[in-house]
Amino acid sequence: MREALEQLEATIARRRSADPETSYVARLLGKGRPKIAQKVGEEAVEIVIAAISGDKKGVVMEGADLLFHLGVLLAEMGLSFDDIGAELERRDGISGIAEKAARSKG
Ligand SMILES: N=c1c2ncn([C@@H]3O[C@H](COP(=O)(O)OP(=O)(O)OP(=O)(O)O)[C@@H](O)[C@H]3O)c2ncn1[C@@H]1O[C@H](COP(=O)(O)O)[C@@H](O)[C@H]1O
Repeated sequence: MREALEQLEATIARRRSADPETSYVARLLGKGRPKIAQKVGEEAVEIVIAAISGDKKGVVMEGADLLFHLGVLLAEMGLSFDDIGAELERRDGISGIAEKAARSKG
C-alpha cells in the first residue's frame, strides 16, 4: 500500500505540469483548491453509498478514487501522504476513547 501511494504521489507530481487537454491531474489542479476539495467530498460520499449497500467492489473502487483525489489535494497544498502517515504514527497506541475524554478535560 505504501508503495502504491508513493507511486501515485510521484505520478501526480509528474503530471501536474502536463497538458490539461490530456491529463486529468493537470486539469483538476488548474481548477483550483475548492474544486479539488469538492471532488474529495464527492468521492467520500460515493464510498459511503457503496458501503451502505454492501458493495465491496464499489468500496474498493471508490476508495481508490478517494485516495487519488486526496493525493491531488495534498499536492496542491504542498503536503504529502507522509504528513498523514506521521499523524497516524503519532496516534498509534492512543485509544480513541481515551483521547476523546482527554479533549474535554483540556
Ligand atoms: N488514479 C487516477 C484516477 N482515479 C480517478 N481518476 C479520474 O477521476 C475522474 C473522476 O471522474 P468524475 O466523473 O467524478 O469527474 P469529472 O466528471 O471529470 O468531474 P466533474 O464533472 O465533477 O468536474 C475521472 O476522469 C477518472 O478517470 C483518475 N485519474 C488519474 N489517476 C492516476 O493519475 C495518473 C495520471 O493521470 P492523467 O493526469 O489523466 O494522465 C493516472 O495514470 C493514474 O495513475
